[in-house]
Amino acid sequence: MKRVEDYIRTIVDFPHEGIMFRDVTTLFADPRGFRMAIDQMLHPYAGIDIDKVVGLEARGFILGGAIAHQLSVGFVPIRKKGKLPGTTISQEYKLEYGEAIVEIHDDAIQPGEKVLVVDDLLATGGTAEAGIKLIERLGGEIVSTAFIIDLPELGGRKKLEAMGMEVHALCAFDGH
Ligand SMILES: O=P(O)(O)OC[C@H]1O[C@H](OP(=O)(O)OP(=O)(O)O)[C@H](O)[C@@H]1O
Ligand SMILES: Nc1ncnc2[nH]cnc12
Repeated sequence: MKRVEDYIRTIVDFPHEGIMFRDVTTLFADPRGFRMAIDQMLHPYAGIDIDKVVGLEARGFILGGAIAHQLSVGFVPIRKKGKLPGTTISQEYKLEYGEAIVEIHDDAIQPGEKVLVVDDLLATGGTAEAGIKLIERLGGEIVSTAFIIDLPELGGRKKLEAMGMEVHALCAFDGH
Protein backbone atom coordinates (compact mmCIF):
# COMPACT_ATOMS: atom_id res chain seq x y z
CA MET A 1 0.00 0.00 0.00
CA LYS A 2 1.23 3.51 -0.85
CA ARG A 3 2.37 5.72 2.02
CA VAL A 4 1.82 9.47 2.27
CA GLU A 5 5.43 10.17 1.20
CA ASP A 6 4.92 8.11 -1.97
CA TYR A 7 2.40 10.71 -3.24
CA ILE A 8 4.83 13.65 -2.79
CA ARG A 9 6.77 14.73 -5.88
CA THR A 10 10.31 16.07 -5.63
CA ILE A 11 11.35 18.84 -8.02
CA VAL A 12 15.12 19.33 -8.14
CA ASP A 13 16.57 22.88 -8.13
CA PHE A 14 13.25 24.69 -7.44
CA PRO A 15 13.01 27.57 -6.64
CA HIS A 16 16.83 27.76 -6.44
CA GLU A 17 19.72 25.53 -7.40
CA GLY A 18 20.42 23.00 -4.65
CA ILE A 19 16.83 22.91 -3.28
CA MET A 20 14.90 19.65 -3.48
CA PHE A 21 11.36 21.02 -3.54
CA ARG A 22 8.87 18.68 -1.88
CA ASP A 23 5.73 19.24 -3.92
CA VAL A 24 2.52 18.25 -2.12
CA THR A 25 0.23 19.20 -5.03
CA THR A 26 0.53 15.60 -6.27
CA LEU A 27 -0.59 14.38 -2.85
CA PHE A 28 -3.49 16.85 -2.73
CA ALA A 29 -4.60 15.87 -6.25
CA ASP A 30 -4.93 12.19 -5.39
CA PRO A 31 -8.18 11.26 -3.59
CA ARG A 32 -6.58 8.41 -1.60
CA GLY A 33 -3.43 10.40 -0.85
CA PHE A 34 -5.29 13.50 0.32
CA ARG A 35 -7.68 11.54 2.54
CA MET A 36 -4.78 9.51 3.98
CA ALA A 37 -2.85 12.69 4.82
CA ILE A 38 -5.84 14.35 6.53
CA ASP A 39 -6.76 11.17 8.44
CA GLN A 40 -3.16 10.70 9.65
CA MET A 41 -2.79 14.36 10.62
CA LEU A 42 -6.01 14.11 12.66
CA HIS A 43 -5.03 10.87 14.39
CA PRO A 44 -3.11 12.35 17.39
CA TYR A 45 -6.01 14.69 18.21
CA ALA A 46 -8.81 12.21 18.87
CA GLY A 47 -10.43 13.28 22.12
CA ILE A 48 -8.21 16.39 22.44
CA ASP A 49 -9.89 19.73 23.14
CA ILE A 50 -9.28 22.10 20.18
CA ASP A 51 -11.19 25.36 19.60
CA LYS A 52 -9.56 26.57 16.36
CA VAL A 53 -7.28 25.43 13.58
CA VAL A 54 -4.79 28.00 12.29
CA GLY A 55 -3.35 27.41 8.80
CA LEU A 56 -0.16 29.01 7.49
CA GLU A 57 -0.22 30.44 3.95
CA ALA A 58 -0.52 28.91 1.46
CA ARG A 59 -0.54 25.13 1.63
CA GLY A 60 -1.52 25.19 5.30
CA PHE A 61 -4.89 26.60 4.19
CA ILE A 62 -5.75 23.45 2.22
CA LEU A 63 -4.83 21.12 5.07
CA GLY A 64 -6.11 23.37 7.84
CA GLY A 65 -9.50 23.80 6.17
CA ALA A 66 -10.01 20.05 5.82
CA ILE A 67 -8.83 19.40 9.40
CA ALA A 68 -11.03 22.15 10.87
CA HIS A 69 -14.01 20.71 8.98
CA GLN A 70 -13.34 17.23 10.38
CA LEU A 71 -12.96 18.61 13.93
CA SER A 72 -16.06 20.83 13.50
CA VAL A 73 -14.11 23.88 14.65
CA GLY A 74 -13.33 27.23 13.04
CA PHE A 75 -10.42 27.93 10.70
CA VAL A 76 -8.17 30.99 10.94
CA PRO A 77 -5.61 32.00 8.26
CA ILE A 78 -2.18 33.47 8.94
CA ARG A 79 -1.27 35.36 5.78
CA LYS A 80 1.70 37.12 4.24
CA LYS A 81 1.72 40.88 4.86
CA GLY A 82 -0.96 43.01 3.23
CA LYS A 83 -3.51 40.30 2.37
CA LEU A 84 -5.92 40.38 5.33
CA PRO A 85 -8.61 43.07 5.12
CA GLY A 86 -9.30 43.74 8.82
CA THR A 87 -7.14 45.01 11.67
CA THR A 88 -4.09 42.80 12.02
CA ILE A 89 -1.03 42.18 14.15
CA SER A 90 2.25 41.38 12.39
CA GLN A 91 5.32 39.26 13.05
CA GLU A 92 8.64 39.39 11.22
CA TYR A 93 10.56 36.21 10.52
CA LYS A 94 13.74 35.15 8.76
CA LEU A 95 13.78 33.47 5.37
CA GLU A 96 16.77 31.69 3.87
CA TYR A 97 17.65 35.07 2.33
CA GLY A 98 16.17 38.17 3.95
CA GLU A 99 13.01 38.59 6.00
CA ALA A 100 9.25 38.39 5.64
CA ILE A 101 6.16 39.36 7.63
CA VAL A 102 3.05 37.35 8.45
CA GLU A 103 -0.23 38.67 9.87
CA ILE A 104 -3.39 37.54 11.67
CA HIS A 105 -6.65 39.39 12.30
CA ASP A 106 -6.48 40.75 15.84
CA ASP A 107 -9.95 39.36 16.67
CA ALA A 108 -9.42 35.89 15.13
CA ILE A 109 -8.39 34.15 18.38
CA GLN A 110 -9.88 34.81 21.81
CA PRO A 111 -7.71 34.61 24.95
CA GLY A 112 -7.58 31.02 26.26
CA GLU A 113 -8.68 29.40 23.01
CA LYS A 114 -6.93 26.12 22.26
CA VAL A 115 -5.29 26.21 18.85
CA LEU A 116 -3.89 23.60 16.47
CA VAL A 117 -1.31 25.04 14.01
CA VAL A 118 -1.19 23.37 10.57
CA ASP A 119 1.18 23.63 7.61
CA ASP A 120 2.46 21.31 4.89
CA LEU A 121 6.18 21.42 5.64
CA LEU A 122 8.56 22.25 8.49
CA ALA A 123 12.00 23.42 7.33
CA THR A 124 13.83 26.03 9.46
CA GLY A 125 10.67 26.54 11.54
CA GLY A 126 10.77 30.30 10.96
CA THR A 127 7.25 30.44 9.51
CA ALA A 128 5.73 28.27 12.23
CA GLU A 129 7.57 30.20 14.97
CA ALA A 130 6.19 33.50 13.64
CA GLY A 131 2.67 32.01 13.51
CA ILE A 132 2.97 30.68 17.06
CA LYS A 133 4.09 34.12 18.29
CA LEU A 134 1.05 35.78 16.66
CA ILE A 135 -1.36 33.28 18.23
CA GLU A 136 0.27 33.63 21.65
CA ARG A 137 0.19 37.45 21.40
CA LEU A 138 -3.62 37.14 21.05
CA GLY A 139 -3.74 34.93 24.14
CA GLY A 140 -4.24 31.65 22.29
CA GLU A 141 -2.89 28.43 23.75
CA ILE A 142 -1.12 26.20 21.21
CA VAL A 143 -2.20 22.61 21.71
CA SER A 144 0.04 21.17 18.99
CA THR A 145 1.59 21.73 15.57
CA ALA A 146 0.92 19.40 12.62
CA PHE A 147 2.81 19.05 9.33
CA ILE A 148 2.95 16.53 6.51
CA ILE A 149 6.72 16.85 5.99
CA ASP A 150 9.64 17.45 8.33
CA LEU A 151 13.07 18.38 6.94
CA PRO A 152 15.04 17.52 10.11
CA GLU A 153 18.38 18.81 8.79
CA LEU A 154 16.95 22.35 8.74
CA GLY A 155 16.25 22.27 12.48
CA GLY A 156 12.61 23.38 12.59
CA ARG A 157 11.44 20.55 14.83
CA LYS A 158 14.21 21.25 17.35
CA LYS A 159 13.38 24.97 17.30
CA LEU A 160 9.67 24.38 17.97
CA GLU A 161 10.31 21.72 20.62
CA ALA A 162 12.71 24.12 22.38
CA MET A 163 9.75 26.55 22.53
CA GLY A 164 7.77 23.83 24.32
CA MET A 165 5.69 22.90 21.27
CA GLU A 166 4.41 19.45 20.41
CA VAL A 167 5.34 18.65 16.79
CA HIS A 168 3.68 15.99 14.63
CA ALA A 169 4.85 15.24 11.08
CA LEU A 170 3.75 12.37 8.84
CA CYS A 171 7.13 11.87 7.13
CA ALA A 172 10.66 13.23 6.90
CA PHE A 173 13.00 13.84 3.98
CA ASP A 174 16.79 14.23 4.00
CA GLY A 175 18.41 17.38 2.68
CA HIS A 176 17.06 20.86 1.88
O1 LIG B 1 10.11 26.19 8.19
P1 LIG B 1 10.38 27.30 7.20
O2 LIG B 1 11.84 27.41 6.86
O3 LIG B 1 9.78 28.60 7.62
O4 LIG B 1 9.72 26.86 5.81
C1 LIG B 1 8.45 26.27 5.74
C2 LIG B 1 7.47 27.14 4.99
O5 LIG B 1 7.93 27.29 3.64
C3 LIG B 1 6.86 26.94 2.75
O6 LIG B 1 6.04 28.02 2.48
P2 LIG B 1 6.51 29.25 1.58
O7 LIG B 1 7.23 30.26 2.44
O8 LIG B 1 7.24 28.71 0.39
O9 LIG B 1 5.16 29.96 1.18
P3 LIG B 1 3.91 29.51 0.28
O10 LIG B 1 3.28 28.29 0.96
O11 LIG B 1 3.01 30.71 0.34
O12 LIG B 1 4.41 29.18 -1.08
C4 LIG B 1 6.08 25.91 3.53
O13 LIG B 1 4.77 25.74 3.03
C5 LIG B 1 6.11 26.45 4.93
O14 LIG B 1 5.07 27.40 5.15
N1 LIG C 1 12.42 21.76 0.30
C1 LIG C 1 11.25 22.38 0.37
N2 LIG C 1 10.20 21.92 -0.35
C2 LIG C 1 9.00 22.55 -0.30
N3 LIG C 1 8.76 23.65 0.43
C3 LIG C 1 9.77 24.13 1.16
N4 LIG C 1 9.84 25.18 2.02
C4 LIG C 1 11.09 25.26 2.50
N5 LIG C 1 11.86 24.26 2.02
C5 LIG C 1 11.06 23.54 1.17
